[in-house]
Amino acid sequence: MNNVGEVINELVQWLRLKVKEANSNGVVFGLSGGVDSAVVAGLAKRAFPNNSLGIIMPCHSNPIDEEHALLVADSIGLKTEKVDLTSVYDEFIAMVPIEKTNTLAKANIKPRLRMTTLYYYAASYNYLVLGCSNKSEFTIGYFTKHGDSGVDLFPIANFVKKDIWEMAEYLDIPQIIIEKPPTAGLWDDQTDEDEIGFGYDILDNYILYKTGPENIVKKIEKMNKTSKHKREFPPIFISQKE
Ligand SMILES: Nc1ncnc2c1ncn2[C@@H]1O[C@H](COP(=O)(O)OP(=O)(O)OC[C@H]2O[C@@H]([n+]3cccc(C(=O)O)c3)[C@H](O)[C@@H]2O)[C@@H](O)[C@H]1O
Ligand SMILES: Nc1ncnc2c1ncn2[C@@H]1O[C@H](COP(=O)(O)OP(=O)(O)OP(=O)(O)O)[C@@H](O)[C@H]1O
Ligand SMILES: [Mg+2]
Repeated sequence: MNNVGEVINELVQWLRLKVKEANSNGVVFGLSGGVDSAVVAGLAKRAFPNNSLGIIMPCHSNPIDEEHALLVADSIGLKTEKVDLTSVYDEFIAMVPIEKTNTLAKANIKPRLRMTTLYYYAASYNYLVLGCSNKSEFTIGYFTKHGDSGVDLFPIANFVKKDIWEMAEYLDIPQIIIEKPPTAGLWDDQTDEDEIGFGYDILDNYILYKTGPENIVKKIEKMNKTSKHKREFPPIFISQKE
């Protein structure tokens, strides 16, 4: 990316503008210990030094995630709160007696509980909810509808993963966060690249230059098409009879 510093200044100004337009006081977001939310945290803290809040929300999560989230917060002086959603998730599953369910249906409850939590903070403090999705995930629909995508602003959704890593370096995010494999953390040992079936290098190259191995390009284009509904407002029925 050219001029990473200038882009970051532009992003900070944009966040301030959007928050002002909404008559809001600041921003809140999920702090996972991953690089996407670390970059959003760095931007938020620059934009609103006293009104940015990262929420750490374990839900049957690997304890290292929380350690990494706190490492990010300490490195930039970010205020955090911890809301452990594990027991809420367990109770919810116990209360909803669907026998014939599947792993993904259950896993997607986690980002949706996080979304609910973030909106509780947002409404209580008059903050806006920031999303941490990037363009690579967005393009192929690698996010939970109304979960991690259920937000007010998407500051980094027009930047591919490669750009996010570059922004993280510029923002002095701890190296361990930049170097670890991206994961949604929805089940043990999940990694983005294993689940997606190809690497961010290939995905980013396709998005930026429209090139790549033919079979993977086909797969990306199919994923993009079938996830279109996740990037749009739901269709509204309009009667032709009126
Ligand atoms: N054509 C259509 N028009 C309108 N709605 C449509 C639809 N097709 C499905 N749907 C609806 O969409 C639902 C499926 O979408 P969704 O619920 O999102 O579920 P789905 O796309 O199946 O799963 C989410 C994916 O995102 C990944 N993820 C999630 C969260 C965070 C991260 C991360 O990187 O951190 C990654 C996760 O590992 C998984 O691969 C269906 O149950 C249905 O309700
Ligand atoms: N345990 C968690 N606590 C708080 N927020 C979380 C947690 N897990 C996920 N999130 C939120 O969901 C978002 C999507 O997760 P995702 O894994 O795509 O991003 P990341 O963890 O920041 O970076 P990476 O993709 O490199 O792991 C996170 O950026 C964060 O805002
Ligand atoms: Mg992650």
